Amino acid sequence: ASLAAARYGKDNVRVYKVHRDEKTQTQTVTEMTVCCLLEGDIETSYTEADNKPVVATDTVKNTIYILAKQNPVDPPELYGAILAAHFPTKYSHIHAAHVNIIVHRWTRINIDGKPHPHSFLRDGDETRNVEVTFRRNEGFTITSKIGGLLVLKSTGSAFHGFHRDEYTTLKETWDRILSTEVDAQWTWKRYQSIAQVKADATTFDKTFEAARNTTLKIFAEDNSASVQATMYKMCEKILAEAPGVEAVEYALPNKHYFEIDLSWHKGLKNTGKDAEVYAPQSGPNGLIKCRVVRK
Ligand SMILES: O=c1[nH]c(=O)c2nn[nH]c2[nH]1
Repeated sequence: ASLAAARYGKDNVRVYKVHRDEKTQTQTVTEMTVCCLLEGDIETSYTEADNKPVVATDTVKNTIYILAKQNPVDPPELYGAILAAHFPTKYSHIHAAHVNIIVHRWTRINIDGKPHPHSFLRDGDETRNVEVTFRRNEGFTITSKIGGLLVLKSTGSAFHGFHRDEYTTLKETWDRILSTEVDAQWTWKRYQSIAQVKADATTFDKTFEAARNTTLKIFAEDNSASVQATMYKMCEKILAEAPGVEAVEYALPNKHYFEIDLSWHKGLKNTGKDAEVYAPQSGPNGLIKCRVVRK
C-alpha cells in the first residue's frame, strides 16, 4: 500500500473577534468557525509513525487565534489567505494549506430606528463562507460562498414541457411554490500574494453583497421555467458584475410542497387553483447544480 493523499489540521475552531472604535464608541463583532488543513512532506507520520514532521493540530488551532488577533478577520477572504500562507511560509516541509471559514450572522440591532452600538441578533442560519488554498509557488485559490440562505416564492414558478415516458407520473404545472436553500460560490482568479488579496479587500465584500442581492432579485422576479433556468441567470449576472471572478457555481435543492386533496371531506376543494393548504416535504428533494464560466 502507499499513501495517495494526506492533509491534516484542526476543524471547528470557533473564533469571535470584537473591534472597539474608541472615537464612535461603536463595537463590531465577527464570529466564525475555521478549518485549517496542512499538506506537505508528512508521509512518514502516516507510514512510519514518525511524528517529527507533525506541526500539531493544537499548534494549528493556536495559530488561528494568534493570526486573528494580529490581523483583520474581515473580509474573510483576506484572513483566510493570511492564515493559509502562514504555514508554508514558516514550515519548509509544509507545501500547502487549505482553509475553510464559516462566518455566522450577527446583524446590528436597530433600537428605536437607530443602530445599537454593541448589540446584535442572529437573523438566520445563513452564512458567508470562504475556501482558500495556498500552495507554495502557485499562490492563492479563493472561493467565496453564500450558504444556508432559505428562500421561498409562493408563485412565479412553473415546470412543464419536460420529457415524458412510461416512468413519468409528475404532472405539469404553470403555478407552483419554489422553495430552496441557496448554496452559491464564485471562484476568483488566482492571487500571487497577500498584497494582491489585500488590494481587493473591498471587492470581496462588494461582490458578496452583489451576489446575494442578485440571487434574491432573480429568484423573486424571474418567472421561473425551472430551477435550472433561474440559477443560470443568477450565474450569468454575477459573472457580468464581477470581472475578477472566473467561475460561479450553484447547488439548489428543490424542496417540494405537495398539494393535499381534501375533496373526500364534503367535497372540500384544495387542489390546482384552489390549493391553499400544502404538505411541505423533508425529502426526497430535487437537487440542481451548475458551474458557469466565461465564454
Ligand atoms: O425545476 C425543476 N427542475 C427539474 O429538473 C425537476 N424535476 N422535477 N421537478 C423539477 N423542477
